[in-house]
Amino acid sequence: MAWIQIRINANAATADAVSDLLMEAGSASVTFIDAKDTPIYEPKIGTVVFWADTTVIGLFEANHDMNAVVALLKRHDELKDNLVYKIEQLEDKDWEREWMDNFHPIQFGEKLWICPSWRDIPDPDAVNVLLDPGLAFGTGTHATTALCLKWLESQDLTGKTVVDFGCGSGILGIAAIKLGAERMIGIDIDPQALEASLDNANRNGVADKLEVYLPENQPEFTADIVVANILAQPLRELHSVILGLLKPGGKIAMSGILEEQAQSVADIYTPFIELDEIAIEGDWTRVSGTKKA
Ligand SMILES: C[S@@+](CC[C@H](N)C(=O)[O-])C[C@H]1O[C@@H](n2cnc3c(N)ncnc32)[C@H](O)[C@@H]1O
Repeated sequence: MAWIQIRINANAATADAVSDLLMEAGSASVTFIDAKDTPIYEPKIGTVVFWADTTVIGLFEANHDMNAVVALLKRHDELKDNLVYKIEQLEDKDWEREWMDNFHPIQFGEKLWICPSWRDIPDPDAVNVLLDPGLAFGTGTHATTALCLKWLESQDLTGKTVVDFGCGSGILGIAAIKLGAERMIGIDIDPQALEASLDNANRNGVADKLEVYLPENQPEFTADIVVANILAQPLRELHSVILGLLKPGGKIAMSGILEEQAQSVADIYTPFIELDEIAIEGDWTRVSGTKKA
């Protein structure tokens, strides 16, 4: 498949906003590089990109409307008058090589590591998830995934059934299994996400504990834990579907919610969920809690 990428000059003030806008525009992946070409971004969670000149690269399928991407970026106050960018056609393998160079192991909480499947594992005694996201979302570098991983790492998952709603690469559900869950059910509207989740489950030797479904094919069941890293709007619109997957007393964590949207999501779930404090990382939040009996 052919790809097109946009490289954008950014800085500490704009890099995260550019990344979020590229995701919103439908980018298959977003990468940060130091514009001076020195090694590359894989920030520790909770740290801020501080290079004075960072290049943010968004990758899109070759037929993507890049004028629409540029228009979306220019709606941002700090970019509208000084957006510097370059659009390039890429061969599949060029992008893969660049992206693989940029993805390094990242630690979440005390014991969980997400490790690119082509790199050495830093701590063999840790809970290691080997990951190749393929074309699906979910490497752990995005704050929304990080918020969910940290939440999972803090739960007792032993023997639990976990739903990963919007599973992408399968990163959350596979981490849950590695952290002790008995069964993971991944649901996604994107067939490539289901494929990536199965590949990653195989990579981690947990394929026998994982099932994946398109929403229209999912069987009836209820789970002990639901993680849903989609966006605020589907979280609000699908609240009865999502709550229907969770047992009374079960726990839920939702992300993909910008800070200004968190209250509107909490308001919809609060009749059914005893809510925890909302967690914040950068512009993003996690809304979590326990289902009322
Ligand atoms: C932000 S990614 C999250 C991927 C991964 N769970 C993570 O945390 O990194 C959101 C995923 O939700 C899927 N998605 C979006 N809307 C959905 C819906 N209504 N039902 C199921 N999946 C959905 C997308 O295809 C995408 O794979």
